[in-house]
Amino acid sequence: MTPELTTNLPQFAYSAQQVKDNEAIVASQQNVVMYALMQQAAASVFQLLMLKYGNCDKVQVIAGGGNNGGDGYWVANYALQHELDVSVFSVKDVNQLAGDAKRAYFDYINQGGEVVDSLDTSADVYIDALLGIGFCGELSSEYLDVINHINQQNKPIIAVDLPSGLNATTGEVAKACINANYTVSFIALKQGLLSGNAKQHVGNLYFAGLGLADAFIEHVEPLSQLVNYDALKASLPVRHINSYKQQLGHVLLIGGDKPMPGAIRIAAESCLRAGAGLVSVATHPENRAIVVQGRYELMVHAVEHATELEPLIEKADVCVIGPGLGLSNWSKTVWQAIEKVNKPIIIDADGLNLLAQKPINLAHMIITPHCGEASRLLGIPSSEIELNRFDSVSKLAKQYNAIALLKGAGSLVANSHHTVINTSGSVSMASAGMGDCLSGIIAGLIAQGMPNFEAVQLAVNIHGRAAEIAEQQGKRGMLVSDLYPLIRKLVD
Ligand SMILES: NC(=O)C1=CN([C@@H]2O[C@H](COP(=O)(O)OP(=O)(O)OC[C@H]3O[C@@H](n4cnc5c(N)ncnc54)[C@H](O)[C@@H]3O)[C@@H](O)[C@H]2O)[C@@H](O)CC1
Ligand SMILES: [K+]
Repeated sequence: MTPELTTNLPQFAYSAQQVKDNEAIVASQQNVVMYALMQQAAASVFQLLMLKYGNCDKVQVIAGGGNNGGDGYWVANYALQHELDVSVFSVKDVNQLAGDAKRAYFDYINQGGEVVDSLDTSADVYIDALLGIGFCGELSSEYLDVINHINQQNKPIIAVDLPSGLNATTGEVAKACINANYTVSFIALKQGLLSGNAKQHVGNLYFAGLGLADAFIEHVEPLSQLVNYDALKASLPVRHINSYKQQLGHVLLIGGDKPMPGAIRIAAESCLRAGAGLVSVATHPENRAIVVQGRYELMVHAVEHATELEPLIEKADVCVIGPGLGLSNWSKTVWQAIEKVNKPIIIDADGLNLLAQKPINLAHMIITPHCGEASRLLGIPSSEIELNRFDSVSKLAKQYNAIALLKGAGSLVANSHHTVINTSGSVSMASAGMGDCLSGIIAGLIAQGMPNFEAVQLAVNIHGRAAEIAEQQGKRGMLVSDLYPLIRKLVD
């Protein structure tokens, strides 16, 4: 039987422990034997091998000592059956194998399979079956050397279940981690594959449910949920042909200290492009003319004191504070104005740095940090944020009583109950101004009537999708302003 293999990922994600604790239970409920599951897992990897590298001459499987290695022996077994030139480099002595892995080893040997004790540098493709969900703690030096050696070959690699060296729950990347071109993950999606540095190692992610995926989702409460643009776009407010601007929300964006007019302009323009009816900007007096230039739809106010902001906040439905705000005396004066805001407010960029210095508690706060800003908000080094982005985003949401968006590859959005993983957009967002763009889109969607949590999710997806379309059109390195027509096209 050919197992189903798809890039359409399930909607829910789990920890390694949840998979370990429940896969045998779910399998037995469905009358499936674990060894048969191992064979099916391997069959799905072999299927992908043939699909992507069907013309390869030589394959080597690198097998560890657990059941991930067992999967590897079965990939090699199928390769043998298809008369490929295949060997297994076993990192562990056969005496150290146990259970299904040992059985898979003997089934491979009995088929005439070859096991060697070094990496075959002449192989065309490697199958990484070193470590799966059983990997925990610090990577041992033995595995570290092997992983580095494999990566150095610069050959295609297919990872079995996950790239070895990656923690399937937290997304922490060990000192060495396989750089896979493809990963085939089994039964239930592990959340650690989906965000942050992990994205660099996983390559193209395939999923093989092995006939158990639906039962698993039914049986086990997920840790996080995946959302993509297609799933969210239906919740976009409909723009009626007879609507007028007052019905589509009024956004006030505050920021743009003397040297930084660009950021607030980018945020405001994105907000217009995302469909807000009216967009006001409150900025440093010296920047008023620059911000409005060429974008005459913006209503731009020069402000010097917090009191001047009060009537502007009063008139707005949604506020954004932070893009280009700076940390000067002007910035701090303006910042004071938001202390009593009782409407949705998106705090970004330097607003987050001021928030980290003196936390405030607002009723409808949305914070949008990247890793560095998150580290200041939580008072821990940024390297620690990346060790577990899932924990980090949920801590941010709880500690600040806010909706938190942790930006970066596979952005995460959390409120006090849920964590959502963004799966749209597979291109790097690391260009100046991209973050400012995002805060404007969030505000624009909320202004039109979307609930805050959904608006943040959709904004991240629109942003990712627009960047992806730009990339497809060969516009990498394009000015952020070139993204706006794409955003508008997506929103319409
Ligand atoms: N029969 C089953 O239970 C099935 C298991 N499956 C596969 O089995 C995998 C899980 O198998 P296991 O639970 O045996 O675990 P793994 O094979 O993922 O890992 C266990 C091995 O890793 C080593 N290890 C753990 N931490 C380490 C560290 N820090 N440094 C060096 N070595 C370390 C252990 O000594 C052990 O040899 C899944 O990822 C999947 O690939 C699939 O075949 C589906 C069916
Ligand atoms: K692996």
